[in-house]
Amino acid sequence: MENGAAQPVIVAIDGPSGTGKSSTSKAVAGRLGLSYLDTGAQYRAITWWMVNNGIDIEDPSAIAAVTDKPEIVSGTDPAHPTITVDGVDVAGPIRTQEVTSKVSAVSAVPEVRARITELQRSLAAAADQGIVVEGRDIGTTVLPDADLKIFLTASPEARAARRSGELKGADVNSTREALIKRDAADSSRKTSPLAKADDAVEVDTTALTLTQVIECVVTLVEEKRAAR
Ligand SMILES: Nc1ncnc2c1ncn2[C@@H]1O[C@H](COP(=O)(O)OP(=O)(O)O)[C@@H](O)[C@H]1O
Ligand SMILES: Nc1ccn([C@H]2C[C@H](O)[C@@H](COP(=O)(O)OP(=O)(O)O)O2)c(=O)n1
Repeated sequence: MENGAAQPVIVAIDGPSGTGKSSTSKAVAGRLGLSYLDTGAQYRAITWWMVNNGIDIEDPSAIAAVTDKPEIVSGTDPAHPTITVDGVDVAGPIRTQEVTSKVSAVSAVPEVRARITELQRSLAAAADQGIVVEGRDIGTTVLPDADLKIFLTASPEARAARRSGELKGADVNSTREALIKRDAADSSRKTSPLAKADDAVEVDTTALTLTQVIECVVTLVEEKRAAR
């Protein structure tokens, strides 16, 4: 339906680390001419700022007190996603082991979630054609009225193998343990934990290629658009 196709479409993709959220979301957004937002990068960016400014990560009230200080800007072109903090490109520094090990603690602080959630909603509202937003709580909390919600899963072994491939030969067992620990922290926090929304479509990517996952999600978006 032509009118339906012209309306912005909002797609929420959630799931634990290494399930393919970023690669899938970027490709789907690129294929369909939508914007793309990596919400994990935003939580990593605020964590990077906290670490850089000597904030005690173990102290939620210290984190809450400075939550509004950094200016975090996300570029939403899927061909060239960007993330800056106070004008500094932090795309590289937010992927360090140090930030990865601290991001769950920072992102569990309610004031941090409130601030980042507001940023995410305003970026989604500004996307003329629509947007693919990936994270942990997009379908449940950030965009509960999304047109399509996907929850990606994969076995811890598959996820660890994918991540260690990226980290240039990092030990698979320690990568697997670190992933499981982060999943547990993200799933057990009080404020908007990692969870599948009741109306999300669950896709187990363990035995699928990335191309198959992308095809599956593109088909689901097209079906939603056609049904409007
Ligand atoms: N279905 C898949 N099969 C094999 N490798 C995959 C698949 N999906 C993603 N990958 C690879 O796994 C790694 C992690 O994917 P990524 O999209 O960053 O996951 P997430 O955003 O969920 O953490 C990347 O190197 C990506 O190319
Ligand atoms: N919507 C989101 C997205 C990420 N987070 C937190 C929890 C995650 O462990 C970190 C990092 O997310 P990110 O998607 O970059 O992690 P991976 O690339 O999957 O390893 O941020 C969150 O709390 N809520």
